[in-house]
Order: sequence, then structure tokens, then C-alpha cells
Amino acid sequence: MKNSVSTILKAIGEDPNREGLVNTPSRVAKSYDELLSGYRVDPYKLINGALFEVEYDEMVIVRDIEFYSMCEHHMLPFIGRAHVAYLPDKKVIGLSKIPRIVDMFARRLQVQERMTQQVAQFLDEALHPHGVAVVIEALHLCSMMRGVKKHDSRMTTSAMLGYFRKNLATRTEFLDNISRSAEPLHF
Ligand SMILES: Nc1nc2c(ncn2[C@@H]2O[C@H](COP(=O)(O)OP(=O)(O)OP(=O)(O)O)[C@@H](O)[C@H]2O)c(=O)[nH]1
Ligand SMILES: [Zn+2]
Repeated sequence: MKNSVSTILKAIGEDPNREGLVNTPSRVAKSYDELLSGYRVDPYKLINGALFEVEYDEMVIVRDIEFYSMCEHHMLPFIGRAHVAYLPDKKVIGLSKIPRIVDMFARRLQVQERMTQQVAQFLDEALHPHGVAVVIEALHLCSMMRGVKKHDSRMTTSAMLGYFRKNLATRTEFLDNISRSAEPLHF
């Protein structure tokens, strides 16, 4: 990775040996290691058995989970918030585990649609709930600082499984709840 970054520095006309850049290849390598660490995470280890049997069958919603991801087309960041809900079938998951799952899928080269589905599908597989819903809103730097240069266009994607897909009232309850979200996205 370090050699490749040096090559990029030369290709853009920089001198990779000048003082400010000498350590840049190793910094970038370290930084990618962190930003793209999601490939090396086993999601079942991540949830660490934090699944609990509870007689609770109403909707659980965790909203405004901030995340940082990288688009696979340009390797530029997209950042935003995920809102996740599920309808438990006797099993609930530790609260902190949902943001951890979002982070794990965010820290890969992604398109927002796939990331949305992966979060929903993993929760479905791990919890076997009556339904899962994931809505993600994000700003894509590739559309803001280059290309079409649209600063305010945010992308919203959703994945609805089980009752959230079949039952309009369930979906509406979730969407109403997240529409009362915090302040708008910004950099
Ligand atoms: N659907 C989707 N598209 C994305 C995402 N991230 C980036 N893109 C888009 O991926 C597309 C790649 O298009 P290309 O024409 O191959 O690449 P490009 O020439 O850099 O495109 P422009 O961004 O239009 O300049 C662009 O339209 C991006 O806006 C994402 O998460 N989901
Ligand atoms: Zn992009």
C-alpha cells in the first residue's frame, strides 16, 4: 500500500521525498487500515453473544447512528446516519451492538444501497425477528466536491424485511418515528 501511495504522489506531480510527504505513504496505509477495517470483522464475534430472551414484542428503534463509509466508485467518503428498527420474536440484541454492526458494514468500500441491505440482512439472520427496517441518509463527497458538485443532495435508502415490508402500519410507525430526527446532515 505504501508503494502505491508513493506512486500516486509522483503521478500527481508531487515529490514523495519532501519533508511533509515522507511519512504520508505509511500514514495513508494506516488510515485505510482503520477506515476499511470492516472486512476483517466477524459480525458474530462483534455481537459477542449479547442476544437476550425477553418477552417484549413491540418495535425497537435505534436512530441517528452516525457512520463514515467510503464509496467504492471513487474511494471518497460518504457520511450519514442510519436508523434501524426490528420487531423482536422473543430475542433482543444488546443496544450497543446495532451501531457496531452499522460501523462494520460502513468500514468497507460500499455503495449505500448494499450497505443498507447488509445491515438489515445480518440482523434478520442473527435475531430472526418478525421484521427489520433500515433507513440510511448520507452525503457523498464524490457528488459534492467533484463531478456534479451538488452540496445538498443527500441520498436516502431503505431495506424493509418481514412485517415492515408486509404491513403498512408497522412501516409507517417506524418512518414517523425517524422523521422526527435530529438536525439535518451536514459536514
Ligand atoms: N447508487 C449509488 N451510486 C453511487 C454511490 N456512490 C457513488 N455513486 C455513483 O456512482 C456513479 C459512478 O459513475 P461513473 O460514470 O462510472 O463515474 P464518474 O465518471 O466518476 O461519474 P460522475 O460522478 O457522474 O462524474 C456516479 O453516478 C456516482 O454518483 C452509492 O452509494 N450508490
Ligand atoms: Zn463515489
